Amino acid sequence: MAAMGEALGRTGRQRALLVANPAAGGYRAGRIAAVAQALRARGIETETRLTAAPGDLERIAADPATTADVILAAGGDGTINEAVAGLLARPGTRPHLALVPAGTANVLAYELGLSARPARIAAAVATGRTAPLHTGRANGRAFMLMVSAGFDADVVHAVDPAAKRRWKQLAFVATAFRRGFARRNQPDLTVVADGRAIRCRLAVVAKAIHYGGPFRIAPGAGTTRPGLHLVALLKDDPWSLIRAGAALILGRLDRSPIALVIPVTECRIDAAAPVPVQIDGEAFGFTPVAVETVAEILRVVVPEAGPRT
Ligand SMILES: Nc1ncnc2c1ncn2[C@@H]1O[C@H](COP(=O)(O)OP(=O)(O)OP(=O)(O)O)[C@@H](O)[C@H]1O
Repeated sequence: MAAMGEALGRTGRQRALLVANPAAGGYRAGRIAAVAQALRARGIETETRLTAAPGDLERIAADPATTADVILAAGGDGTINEAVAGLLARPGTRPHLALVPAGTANVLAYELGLSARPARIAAAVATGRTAPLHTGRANGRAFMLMVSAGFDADVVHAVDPAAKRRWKQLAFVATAFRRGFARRNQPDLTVVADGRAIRCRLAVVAKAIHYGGPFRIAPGAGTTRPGLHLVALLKDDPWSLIRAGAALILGRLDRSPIALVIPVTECRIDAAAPVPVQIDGEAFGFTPVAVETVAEILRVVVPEAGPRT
């Protein structure tokens, strides 16, 4: 952990740039205003911006002209992913990242033990306590939670955006049932993980411990630790998916006979025909996908209690 002033070598007032995605599931203008007000009440110079389209936050975070000490990304994991990708692409000193959870799932915020309350967010930024944020890259694209190919990515590709906004995680559950019981002609996946070949039906390369919410998919992983974990599901017929879902909810997927969970440093996922891929909960084209760890480490604002493990 490091203090913000110390990391950036500043002595004056902290400057924060709060960027909100108005299209994120939990966006409320009043809450963004409350966060800005709470930051200012702590003596932090605060500028607020709204994104106008996908890619805006990534450009803002990557721009060396963005001179704030901390960028607060307000949205869900897709929004945070943009901030992460932008910060990693940025040359020179990087602002710290802080999160204002305002999405559908907010898995990174959950994993870091972050509050959604404006006063708590401002207190954490003011205290300047940070943790290292380790990330991965898939076909050149940064991710901080996971990349996956197979059934779950198929669901992410198929979910209706309007239903997602209205029904939140229930939209994924309904789409999962629809897709799970439909006849999907997905070919097997071939994963080559650190030179070891594995044949499976669904492959998640996890950076985070948690997946889709508070569910522990890879207990040995962690966004504040280096390394990746491969979670390979060997079967994806409806009954196996129900068993895997139950094991995930109970936090026992790593002990399930239909799953293999191993630490990896790099892997490649391929199939005889293109299979849907997702990154951090957003559709990301199709296989093949090459996944690696990222050497650069970002710093993310965390509360006194520290990240969940
Ligand atoms: N102004 C905007 N209009 C439309 N889409 C945007 C805008 N700004 C960002 N986006 C895109 O919105 C998508 C969804 O955002 P995000 O994932 O943060 O919200 P969510 O889907 O509600 O949350 P979660 O990822 O937690 O499920 C992201 O891919 C992001 O690039």
